[in-house]
Amino acid sequence: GRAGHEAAAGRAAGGPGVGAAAAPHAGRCRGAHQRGTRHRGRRCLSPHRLHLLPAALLLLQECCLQRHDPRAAAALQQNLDKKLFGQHLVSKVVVKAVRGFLNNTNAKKPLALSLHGWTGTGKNFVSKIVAESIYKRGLQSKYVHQFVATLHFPHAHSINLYKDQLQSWIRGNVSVCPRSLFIFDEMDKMHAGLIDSIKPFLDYYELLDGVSYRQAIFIFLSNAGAEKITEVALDFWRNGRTREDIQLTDIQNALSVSVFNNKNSGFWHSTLIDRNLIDYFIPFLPLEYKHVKMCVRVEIESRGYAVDEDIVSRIAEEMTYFPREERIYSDKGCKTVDAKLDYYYDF
Ligand SMILES: Nc1ncnc2c1ncn2[C@@H]1O[C@H](COP(=O)(O)OP(=O)(O)OP(=O)(O)O)[C@@H](O)[C@H]1O
Repeated sequence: GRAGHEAAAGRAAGGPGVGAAAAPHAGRCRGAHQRGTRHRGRRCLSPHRLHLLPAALLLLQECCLQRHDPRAAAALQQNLDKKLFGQHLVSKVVVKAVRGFLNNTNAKKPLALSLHGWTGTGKNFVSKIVAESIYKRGLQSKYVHQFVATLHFPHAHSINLYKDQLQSWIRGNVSVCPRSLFIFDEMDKMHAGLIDSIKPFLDYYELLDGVSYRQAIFIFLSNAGAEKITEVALDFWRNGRTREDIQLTDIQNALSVSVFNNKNSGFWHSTLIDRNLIDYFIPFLPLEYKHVKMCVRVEIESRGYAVDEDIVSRIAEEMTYFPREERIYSDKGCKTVDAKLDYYYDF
């Protein structure tokens, strides 16, 4: 799920840098008639400067979300129902968590979601859909910040620098827009010290140095616990039970213990879990042959071609599946489907 990395790299140019944090994005209103104060629940800053901007430019300005628009939660549900395949647990929990949080005017802590699962099962995809439900521009929004451990924090010897930069980036952006969204990809490759440095922001403080983080949303993505999730799914399959019978409780306890005990995942060192700072563990099930076919169809349609079921089956069959005997789950989920399609169509 490396989609959007370039955007992330561009936005956090030079890392979530000191300079950038010193001048975080200012939210401004759309349209001069809004007088630069509030509009549709969005906070708009620097009203005295509005007259300096041409009207056309003002129309393009994005505002920080202030009050929740109930249509956003409905859109989130619809998008997940329509676009996300084979993840009944994810849709249910994500919608509940995000809707509940956005509606809560008295949240005691920021929302922290931890998305776990096999590669290519939709973790980045879901983060993108959540971002789009809050901000129209989704991952491109100036209030949405995406970090990829190996891209933004690659050197262990620079951890202290990264810590300072990350903290001032979060502080700077939340002071400008309390409803900021931070997405951390590859959490299992993130240095424990860096995870610890985010900890204060996730806690129950009313204010930290005059800033409240209680409206912010943090989404953490990792492959940690994927084996455990697969074990549960496989157990159901071997017992002839349907995938949709899997309940959150079947996975959740095993998952939090396995993530916590896994020495290779950054979480192990950290006190995020220990201190109950993660609100929801969200398991992504491994995708089956039929889900891969659904992804292929979407990809063909998105390129403007009519769906040819022959090609759909051929591409799905080209993917590799595990366990070796039963060959049920796609090794790469729906990843690489688009690259395989290039072979069949002359673009
Ligand atoms: N469950 C799914 N339903 C629909 N499409 C999916 C699903 N899972 C993956 N895809 C498609 O495959 C692409 C790659 O998936 P994504 O990047 O979300 O995987 P990931 O779980 O983040 O993987 P990784 O752990 O490797 O980062 C998505 O952009 C989407 O097009």
